[in-house]
Amino acid sequence: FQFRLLPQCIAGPAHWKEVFPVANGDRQSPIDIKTEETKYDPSLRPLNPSYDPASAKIILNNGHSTSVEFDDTVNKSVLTGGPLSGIYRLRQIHFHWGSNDEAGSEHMVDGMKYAAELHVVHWNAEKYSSFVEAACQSDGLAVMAVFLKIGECNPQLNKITDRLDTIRIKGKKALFTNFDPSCLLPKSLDYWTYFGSLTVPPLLESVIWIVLREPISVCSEQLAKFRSLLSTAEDEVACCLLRNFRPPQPLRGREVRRN
Ligand SMILES: COc1ccc(C[C@@]2(O)NC(=S)NC2=O)c(OC)c1
Ligand SMILES: [Zn+2]
Repeated sequence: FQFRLLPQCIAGPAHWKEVFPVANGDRQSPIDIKTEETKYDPSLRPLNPSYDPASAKIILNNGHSTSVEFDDTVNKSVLTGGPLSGIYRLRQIHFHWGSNDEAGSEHMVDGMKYAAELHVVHWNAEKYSSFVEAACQSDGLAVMAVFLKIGECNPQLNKITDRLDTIRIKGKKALFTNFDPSCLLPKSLDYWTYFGSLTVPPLLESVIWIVLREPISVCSEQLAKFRSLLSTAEDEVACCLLRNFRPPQPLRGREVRRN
């Protein structure tokens, strides 16, 4: 079965460069964060997430992940501070996981993978007029990554995992409001930050990554619910979304700073 007949999302990450040359770029994500090589930067400010639960709109299965989409037509839910200059508006959150609890995160820390990873996606609404425009600019997106570590069940995460059975099929969406994603952030907002990219095609190199150093907890039963999502639509042979993380990419001389 010729690769080129397969849409990229089915042909694994190893083939993406054949259709998206930027996959071999010099600011690709994720990366393996070697903590000894990170550099303390006193100019980095505290992160200041400020989210309005009324911004949450829908929960969606797009075939690659499950996401909660927010109303980003006004500055109601924003991220400021940290390495950012200006106001970045919350667009959506989504998750990455693996086929077992031993792997699933996209970023690694000293060669270690967590069970899963949450991405909180924002766009530079001060400089650009839409998410799509911002996604093509080097300072267009700011993504906060939160590691999920196997342990206690996370009651806040149940707000999402309890709804996954209503969006099992690719393309399904459901109303999802009155949700403040701050409930999924750890106590400490200490972070590492570096310049990178989206981790799924088109792999655009437009992301200021902010990786929180403290993980939140998740239990096996909750992760199992993510794996029961389907990457296929109604009229296709059912295929479970067992894993959706991209392996780490070359650092290409980039610096990883910490606050
Ligand atoms: C063009 O707009 C896009 C394209 C892909 C993604 C998904 C992803 O590649 N980006 C991150 S971050 N993780 C991912 O899996 C996206 O996420 C907001 C936005
Ligand atoms: Zn992601």
